[in-house]
Amino acid sequence: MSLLDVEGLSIHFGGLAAVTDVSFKVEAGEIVSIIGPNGAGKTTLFNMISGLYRPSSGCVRLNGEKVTGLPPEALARRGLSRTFQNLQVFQQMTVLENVMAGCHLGEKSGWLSDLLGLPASRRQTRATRDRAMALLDRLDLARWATRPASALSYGLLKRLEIGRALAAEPRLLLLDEPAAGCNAVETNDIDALIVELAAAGIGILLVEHDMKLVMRLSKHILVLDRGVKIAEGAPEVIGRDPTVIAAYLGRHGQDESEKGAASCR
Ligand SMILES: Nc1ncnc2c1ncn2[C@@H]1O[C@H](COP(=O)(O)OP(=O)(O)OP(=O)(O)O)[C@@H](O)[C@H]1O
Repeated sequence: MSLLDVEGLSIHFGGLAAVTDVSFKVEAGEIVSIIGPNGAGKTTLFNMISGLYRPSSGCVRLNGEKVTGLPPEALARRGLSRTFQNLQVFQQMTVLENVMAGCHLGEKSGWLSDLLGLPASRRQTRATRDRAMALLDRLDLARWATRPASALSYGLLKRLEIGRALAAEPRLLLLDEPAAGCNAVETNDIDALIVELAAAGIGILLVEHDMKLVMRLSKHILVLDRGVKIAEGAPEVIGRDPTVIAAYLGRHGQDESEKGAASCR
């Protein structure tokens, strides 16, 4: 039984087949990447797996349980968290509050019971705060805990978003372009963090345009083009696959990875 088992997932928007019959698996502690040109269907696939879009057909299993179409909160309680391509951090809340919001996603009770201020809830809030602080410490963000998220640099915001997703204590983490817009140092930090999380047993599903990062980190790569899986395999295999080179790592892809490499220097 795999941590994540995606079987024949498809979705169409009107006449557009955005994703067609995509299948793959992610095991605990494994880093699997999805690559493909702009508009290939990567984020749409993420949106179906994480419960934001209901697939037209196909099935998603988490730890053997069929979870297709369950809302994100229900998936969070079952161990699936994600980040977004465009940051979804609450800018006016403090860094600590952002991570605490993530903790609540993984819990059965939430903000409402906190608002009621019941003693059990107050105890839980303290425990949540402690857990969030420990996580900020681990992510090297503790010194920012009481500052509003809006005070953070872009790279730190990307890190905070990963922190918020981790607060729900996921077994599977979906990262949508975690290094986009980051400088070389920030990208290296994200790289090291992803390796550390996988080593701790978390399954990682990654969408990323930075080919160097993808090739370095991934155990397995899935290539999408116009919503269809055109190749999959180990990084060495994908890097040499003529179909992939034609569709993605050809002119357009090379331009992108060179741009990525240049921004890393
Ligand atoms: N809610 C939606 N309604 C209609 N079309 C959509 C919707 N979401 C995605 N699409 C379309 O599905 C296709 C795949 O888009 P998607 O954002 O998944 O691509 P992507 O591979 O993530 O691209 P990028 O690398 O640019 O982020 C695109 O043609 C997009 O316009």
